[in-house]
Amino acid sequence: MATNLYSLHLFEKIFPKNTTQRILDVTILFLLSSLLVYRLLSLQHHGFPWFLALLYESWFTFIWVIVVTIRWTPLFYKTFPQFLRQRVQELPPVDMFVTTADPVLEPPIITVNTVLSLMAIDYPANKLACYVSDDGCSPLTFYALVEASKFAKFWIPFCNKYNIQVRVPFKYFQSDKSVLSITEIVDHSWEFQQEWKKMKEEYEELRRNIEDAAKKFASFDFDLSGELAVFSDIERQNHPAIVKIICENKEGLLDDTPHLVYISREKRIKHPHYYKAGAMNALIRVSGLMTNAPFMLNVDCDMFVNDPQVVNQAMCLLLGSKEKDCAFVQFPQLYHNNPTDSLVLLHEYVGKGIVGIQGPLFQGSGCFHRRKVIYGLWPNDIENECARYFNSVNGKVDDDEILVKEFGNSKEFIKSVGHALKGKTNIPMNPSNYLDAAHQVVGSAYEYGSSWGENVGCLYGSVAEDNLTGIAIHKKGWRSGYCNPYPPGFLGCAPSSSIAVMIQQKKWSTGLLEILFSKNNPISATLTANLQFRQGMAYMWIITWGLRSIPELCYAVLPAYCIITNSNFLPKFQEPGIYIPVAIFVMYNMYTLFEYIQIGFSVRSWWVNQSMTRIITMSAWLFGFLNAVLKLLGLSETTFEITQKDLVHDQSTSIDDNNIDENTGKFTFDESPVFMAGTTILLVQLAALATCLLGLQQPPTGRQGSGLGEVFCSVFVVLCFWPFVEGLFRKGKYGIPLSTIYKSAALTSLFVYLSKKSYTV
Ligand SMILES: O=c1ccn([C@@H]2O[C@H](COP(=O)(O)OP(=O)(O)O[C@H]3O[C@H](CO)[C@@H](O)[C@H](O)[C@H]3O)[C@@H](O)[C@H]2O)c(=O)[nH]1
Ligand SMILES: [Mn+2]
Repeated sequence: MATNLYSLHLFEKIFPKNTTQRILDVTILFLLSSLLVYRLLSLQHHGFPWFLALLYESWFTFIWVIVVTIRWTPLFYKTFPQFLRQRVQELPPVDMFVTTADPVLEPPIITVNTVLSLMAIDYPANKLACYVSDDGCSPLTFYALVEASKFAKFWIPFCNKYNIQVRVPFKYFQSDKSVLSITEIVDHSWEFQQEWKKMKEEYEELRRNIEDAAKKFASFDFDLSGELAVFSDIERQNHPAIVKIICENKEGLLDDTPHLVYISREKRIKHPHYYKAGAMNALIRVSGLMTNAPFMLNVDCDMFVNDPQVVNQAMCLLLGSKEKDCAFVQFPQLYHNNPTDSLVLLHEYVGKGIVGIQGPLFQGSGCFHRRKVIYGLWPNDIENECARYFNSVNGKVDDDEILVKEFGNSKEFIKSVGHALKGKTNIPMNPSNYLDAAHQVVGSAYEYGSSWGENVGCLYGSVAEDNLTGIAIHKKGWRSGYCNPYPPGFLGCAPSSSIAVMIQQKKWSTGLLEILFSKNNPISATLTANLQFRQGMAYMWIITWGLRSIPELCYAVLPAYCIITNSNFLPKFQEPGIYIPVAIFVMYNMYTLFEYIQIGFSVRSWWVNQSMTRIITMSAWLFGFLNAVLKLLGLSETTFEITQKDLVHDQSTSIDDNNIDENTGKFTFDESPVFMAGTTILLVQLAALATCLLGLQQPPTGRQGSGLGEVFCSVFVVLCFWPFVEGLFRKGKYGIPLSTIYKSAALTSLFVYLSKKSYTV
């Protein structure tokens, strides 16, 4: 019988055939190498630009080698959640975390929707607990959650009764027609329609209440009495801990609402709080005390559950494979407001390949972790039953001191750690019994002298704490699993304005570079620990984003430099050498275009993403790089800038014209220096092209002058920066601010002056 059950596989690994892709990848690599050889051989007949081009192209070739390596063996998983209940007698508990940090940038109605979608997951309610960390320490967020918990009492039974597929209310009620159409009308008759209407009214009321409260809050008219009294006189960055249990499933009923706990960890100005990583660690400890589930799911406040089967899906991998092979299960970051976001394509481009090496990277949201792994265990700790912590004779914790040193000084928490390490699950527990201990473990000084942020929990030292934590896990030799079901398990909110995109990309590139300069960098993790070589390459590919801005920027201004100085970096059209760069250009673009079309995207989205990638690399990543350098020199601290989350697709905002055109990708600008980079690159090209058109170029100094190749490249850069061309002529938020244009014009003049000077010397 047992073997029979075991033969029901919970997942299947599928290695797609990728021969064509390999051939194309290698062909491009061959062309790139040929170009380098050609340049080297003809170096002495050419000038300085030729040498510069050789340098940059060597870098691009290096990056391409990495790309080819990590794309070599793609993999995806197919899961069979329908077998789960037969294979596993008792489903394991899961603690679910939501982080929020600012009620203005992250409106509470968004967090509320995410929390409701989690609480309504199709999984035994007594096995789920939802913990919300509020770094904003906002009474508004707390109030919204309390209101949401009242709504949840109706919402969850409604979802269960009618087996609702989309359990995030805002999306479910977005359009009357789509919901009341086809199957549900037929299936659920009059009774369903009545209940549906009632639920919709309830949700509307919830939304109105939260909106009214937000208005009162903004005008300092919010009543802080009763439960909310703890929030009076609170300073956001300097306040005691607040932990409140909003819902408690005291009897451990299968169909009650799961526990819902609100946490605002203590903040003191003199103590660093480590942004999201710090919040995650507070959540890990409080949940350890209260429910101590062996698995933890974490999502950002804007990332809701889109398929109520997500936990079952993840369990297929977590329970169906050896522990060592699945430290965590990552779901892709997909967006409900921008399905063709470049991040989505990142998975197609290199993500599938990484899944086939040591497993996907931890992406911060939509990820199921094993508690033991997050507590810093190595795969061989599992094999020897955590011998380093436990006495081999009686199996008890050998000496509390070891644990206290690592996990901090809380008796109750240490006890829970002991249980977690041994794989014991003691539920049901009543969270309310642990309120005092919970306040203690979220104290701002709790982590002092312990290993939190170093070896335990989410790691500190980078604003891309997700990648940092992920690499520390892979470095120990763990593998990770990827779950990419249809419909998508989670959907988040892509930043809808280009300003928000720039801030986010800048933050990422800084955070990723911080990893390169940390002790967890992929090079040492490969050489001295168990990070696989190709996985190390994958991490290198991603964490060097910031560095890539420099060669790319230089390469983009090279054609302009050549035109201005009447020199060349490309072979002339009559030379056979020209075929190599032309072939690379044509092949690369056709290839990426083909990849887009293959996954169902349009030619337009291909071009928009190509051009956005160029813009982001040369502006946001450049500033991310500069930030990281300043931090390295000790001149500034990096901060986690929170991405603005928009309500555009919530019915609470009317979708007016402005919102629509923002979402179709119209570029917005502000005075940030990030936009100065793009504007300058554009103006430099325009200056060069004007020089050429007006015949103002210098006569070529002995060697060949610039030609069609340089002009073509310069025009191509202008096309990539087309949103900036439009920005030059637009007004308001769609136009580049005049001050930015002036500064960029000054920089451009300087560039032209220095270029001319350099070439005459
Ligand atoms: O001091 C802070 C700052 C942020 N957050 C939360 O962290 C999450 C992510 O912040 P967001 O501004 O949305 O970051 P993004 O750049 O959009 O997020 C991606 O990149 C981050 C790393 O840079 C990861 O932490 C995220 O999980 C990942 O989705 C949000 O829920 C925030 O509320 C906190 O809890 N405390
Ligand atoms: Mn986000």
